Amino acid sequence: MTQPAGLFITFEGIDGAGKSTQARALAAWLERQGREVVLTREPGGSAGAEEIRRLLVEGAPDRWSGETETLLFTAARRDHLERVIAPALATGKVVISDRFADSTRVYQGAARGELRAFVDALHGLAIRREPDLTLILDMDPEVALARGLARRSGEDRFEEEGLAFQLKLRAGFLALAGADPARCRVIDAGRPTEEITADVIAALREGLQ
Ligand SMILES: Nc1ncnc2c1ncn2[C@@H]1O[C@H](COP(=O)(O)OP(=O)(O)OP(=O)(O)O)[C@@H](O)[C@H]1O
Ligand SMILES: Cc1cn([C@H]2C[C@H](O)[C@@H](COP(=O)(O)O)O2)c(=O)[nH]c1=O
Repeated sequence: MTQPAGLFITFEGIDGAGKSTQARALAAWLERQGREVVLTREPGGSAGAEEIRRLLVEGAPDRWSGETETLLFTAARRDHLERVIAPALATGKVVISDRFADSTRVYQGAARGELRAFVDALHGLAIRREPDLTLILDMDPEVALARGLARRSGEDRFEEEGLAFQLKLRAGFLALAGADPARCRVIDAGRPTEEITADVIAALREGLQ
């Protein structure tokens, strides 16, 4: 049997938009279609990147400068790409990642300071890979924050930053989608889970045609 082509799909959006929920739902649907799926996340997704994740998400919001934070996210991504994403794609699997480089573009590049040129330069040196399809889950940050507050562990230094920060992030993700419409689809995430999943599957079908 011929091996299917690998497919790299990412979910992006503000904190609490439902990325993990939709990534799991899409993985289950793809498996029912007979595809082998690797469901992964950033920061993290490989053993080394999970170690770097702990450095990133724990501690005070000002623990790292924007530049250091960008270097750490990029180092984690390089390990994730080398050890998990690229090998899976090379063997015909579908890789679904809960966040990837767009999160760095938006969180470090726009919302935490004007570091976009630094972020892009590092991406060009160390990553040089874009997803085949990016699903941007878009919703009102107040609703997303309320979802997050209901389940928060208190360990995530990014979620400490409140509504104004989430509004900047939302605008950043929408701007990215506008700049790369061939890769990115914006999906209204302020609806029941099943409706969002139906749109995610439709976006994938449309993106593959
Ligand atoms: N469509 C939905 N309607 C209501 N609640 C939802 C919906 N989707 C997800 N949730 C709930 O909202 C919370 C956040 O969802 P989830 O973890 O999938 O979001 P996330 O975008 O991955 O979050 P984070 O960025 O913080 O990791 C969870 O408690 C989840 O059960
Ligand atoms: C990949 C990536 C992530 N972040 C931020 C976004 C989140 O607030 C935290 C942890 O991610 P999770 O979705 O809650 O698991 O990290 C970031 O600032 N830059 C990035 O590149």
